[in-house]
Amino acid sequence: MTRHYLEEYGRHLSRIATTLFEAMVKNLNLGPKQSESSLDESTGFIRVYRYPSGSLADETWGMMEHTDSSVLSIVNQDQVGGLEFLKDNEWLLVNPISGTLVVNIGDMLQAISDDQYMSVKHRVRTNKLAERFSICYFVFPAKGSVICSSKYKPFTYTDFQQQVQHDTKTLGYKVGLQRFKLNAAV
Ligand SMILES: O=C(O)CCC(=O)C(=O)O
Ligand SMILES: [Fe+2]
Repeated sequence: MTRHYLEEYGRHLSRIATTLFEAMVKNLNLGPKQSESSLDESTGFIRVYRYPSGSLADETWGMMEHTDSSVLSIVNQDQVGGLEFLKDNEWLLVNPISGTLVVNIGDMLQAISDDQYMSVKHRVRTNKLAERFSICYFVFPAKGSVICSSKYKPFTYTDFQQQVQHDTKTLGYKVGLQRFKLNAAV
């Protein structure tokens, strides 16, 4: 039963993500090489989260601050709330609005767009009284497709992911796009 719903959910979210992506790319006037990189619906995955409530909520984050590595991420959160994003060094709450999806720009879209769209830092605060559920959809570039831009060295999503895994293992955190910046100091 659940599988059936998740499959259908995935189909709808793929359609929404592709429509949004195409509209955003069209708006950017990218060169032919850049517009070759695209999202691949077959990479889309869905995560269902349950963030427990309780006293621990005082001390722990449901999810620590991060940017998503995806092209786009689409969050369907319940009414409990707790998703926050960083804007001008200030953490702002994404107010839950029933029937509304939250769209996050991921690192891949930031690179594809030459930093015109920035991947947003976000985190999840747990709630002391209520558990929170969210269903998150993430979509990535086609396997092997090279992301070319004027700000970053050409790289594939696999290169990116390997670098993230390496940094997480050796440094304990994700460095992210900075690693691929042209003339980067890192
Ligand atoms: O649960 C949420 O609202 C966000 C989860 C998230 O940021 C992620 O999985 O990358
Ligand atoms: Fe995220």
